Amino acid sequence: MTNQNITVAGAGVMGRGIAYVSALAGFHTILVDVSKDQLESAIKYVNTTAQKGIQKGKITEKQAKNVLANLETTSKLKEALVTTDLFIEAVPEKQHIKKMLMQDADAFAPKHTIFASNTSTISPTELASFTNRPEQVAVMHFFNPAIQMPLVEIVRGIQTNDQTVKVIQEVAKKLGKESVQVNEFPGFVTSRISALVGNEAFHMLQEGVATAEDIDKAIRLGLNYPMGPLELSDLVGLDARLNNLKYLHETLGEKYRPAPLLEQLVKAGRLGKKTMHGIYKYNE
Ligand SMILES: NC(=O)c1ccc[n+]([C@@H]2O[C@H](COP(=O)([O-])OP(=O)(O)OC[C@H]3O[C@@H](n4cnc5c(N)ncnc54)[C@H](O)[C@@H]3O)[C@@H](O)[C@H]2O)c1
Repeated sequence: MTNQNITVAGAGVMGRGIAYVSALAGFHTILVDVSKDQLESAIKYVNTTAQKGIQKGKITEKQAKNVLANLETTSKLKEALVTTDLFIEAVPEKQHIKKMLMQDADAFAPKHTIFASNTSTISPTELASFTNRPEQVAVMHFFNPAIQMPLVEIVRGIQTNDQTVKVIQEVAKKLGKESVQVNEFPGFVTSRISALVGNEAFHMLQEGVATAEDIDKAIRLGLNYPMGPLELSDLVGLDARLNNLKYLHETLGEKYRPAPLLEQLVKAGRLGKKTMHGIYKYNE
């Protein structure tokens, strides 16, 4: 990458974390979202995260200042893309939203800009087909919380060129992440496993096999997972989890049909930590 400008679209659970690590790594970072409330909430998140980082000795005061200096927010996609070298989209896992965004961004971004999608399931070939630069499009899949999780899963589409993968690998490294390359297949490696385990936990809860607390505790302590599948779903967002399962159900079949309880909780607006109530209730 000749320059050092990154634009992140979507200031939600993932986009704000990706923007934070990008600004921390010294990239001039623009975070763009259609919702001004989400941008405000993302800035609060960045400030709090930087302050906590100082308190815990993870970053210096100077680094915290640099994060804020390197980060801009806007609700105007066109402005956000004028000088960008790498565009990372983290908008909801809905094909029609991603399609419209990719088409608009393709019209606004400079010719050299690489497009990376943080999709958890959708085919990079399909996303690339919404642009006139298919060789410069790939999946760059971060994990939640993006400031903490050490992996980026890179998935190339059928036309993705080597240079695009190289740039994404280099950026991931600068962000302090390890990367793996995965062949194109719905759900890649991580989302497929995570969706199945999470869905099974919703089935168990619905069947009354155990309480949510005991399902999570059993998986944490019995199987040595760092988090139980239900608490992880609250962190991921139940809507995001449902969208992933719906896409996998459509593309890979019956095994991935979302548990009715998951659908019900999403209908009730219990989306997890982001709405302070999912499987569990949260105070802050
Ligand atoms: N939540 C997770 O744990 C997780 C983990 C890895 C990957 N992902 C993937 O990351 C992507 C985003 O997921 P999320 O959980 O952060 O979603 P989210 O719902 O928390 O945030 C999405 C944001 O996108 C914004 N948005 C919607 N349309 C937009 C547009 N056209 N332009 C700009 N902003 C727009 C929304 O206002 C919202 O702030 C999805 O593809 C998801 O599959 C999520």
